[in-house]
Amino acid sequence: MTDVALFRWGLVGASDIADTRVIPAIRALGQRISAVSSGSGYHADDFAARNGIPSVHTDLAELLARDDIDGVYISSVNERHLDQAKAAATAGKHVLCEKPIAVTVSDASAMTDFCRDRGVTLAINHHLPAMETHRKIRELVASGAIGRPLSVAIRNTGLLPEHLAGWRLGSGPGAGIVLDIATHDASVTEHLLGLRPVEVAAVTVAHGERPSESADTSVAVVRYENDVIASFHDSYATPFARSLAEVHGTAGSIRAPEIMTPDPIGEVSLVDARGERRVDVEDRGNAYERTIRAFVAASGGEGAPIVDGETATRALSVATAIQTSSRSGERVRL
Ligand SMILES: NC(=O)C1=CN([C@@H]2O[C@H](COP(=O)(O)OP(=O)(O)OC[C@H]3O[C@@H](n4cnc5c(N)ncnc54)[C@H](OP(=O)(O)O)[C@@H]3O)[C@@H](O)[C@H]2O)C=CC1
Ligand SMILES: O=C1CO[C@H](CO)[C@@H](O)[C@@H]1O
Repeated sequence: MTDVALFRWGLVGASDIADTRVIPAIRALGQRISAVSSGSGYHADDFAARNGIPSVHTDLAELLARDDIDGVYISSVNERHLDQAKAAATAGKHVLCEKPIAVTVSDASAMTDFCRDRGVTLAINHHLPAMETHRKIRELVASGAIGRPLSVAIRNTGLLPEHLAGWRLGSGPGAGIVLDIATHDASVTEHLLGLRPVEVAAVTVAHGERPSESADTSVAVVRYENDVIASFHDSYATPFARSLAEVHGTAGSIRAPEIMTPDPIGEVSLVDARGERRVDVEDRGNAYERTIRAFVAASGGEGAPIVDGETATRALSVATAIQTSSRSGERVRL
């Protein structure tokens, strides 16, 4: 049995998500953070002091050469994920990488293959499938509670907080709502249905109050195996549009407001011939802790990551197909 608490981390990237979600989750599991590496020394010193991290490196190679690190958590901007993951795997460190896994499908496959060939565990921090609300819906669907699944509707909308706007609204290869949010929708839908995506048609726009060089809103239709149709409506620009996930089948529907969030909130209801009733969600837990626990156990040879490289690559392939479809006006086969 792996002792999860003995795992020692190196953080790659002094990011907001590390600060707000992942460091607290690592600490809640009793694990040690040995060092952080960042391109910006001043920012990283401040980040390390705030988070009680003993060492700072501005050279990733120095962090990876340390022998008090078992694995890295990569939370840099999206276009750096591939090179940093390859460097970590070359140094024999297990890799928990932020979503999207990479910015192109070929990069994502390259990362997955590279980590496998080097014998290190790769997990991607698509945290939503680790939520108890999502596990409960998957269980309902698999048990036949809604009959044959026919459609999914995801609304992953709200207002992008000002402090996160930076690179997301820029024109870089990792910018825009589609890589940022539609990848979550795809990771969720594959998990809920246990089916793979087949085809995509989409329209994306930048129409919010804040100037954006890349799309801030996207509406996509994704056909899954068995002709299950999903709609993904994502927006950074709608302050009062709360998130929602629905799964509709021949014998019932599941409705789950506000479950597309970092916090373990939201409700799950089942509607069928007997009427509508709330589904109990007992042990809500923390999705980041669950993701980390499964990753660390997998790196010790027990079980598997909740979202592995292959699954995250399929989620990215949906997102890049959304971009292609919106540009071309054509449906895109996966
Ligand atoms: N799974 C989830 O729930 C979420 C995942 N994410 C993902 O995590 C990754 C990081 O996102 P996010 O935390 O918003 O990114 P941030 O913008 O906070 O950080 C990204 C990088 O920007 C640099 N940076 C940030 N702040 C400063 C500063 N004040 N001065 C200088 N450099 C700075 C750092 O570079 P350096 O690498 O050099 O330190 C950092 O790694 C992305 O891949 C994103 O998609 C984000 C939010 C939620
Ligand atoms: O993954 C994510 C979850 O939510 C954020 C918005 O609040 C995103 O922008 C982020 O990258």
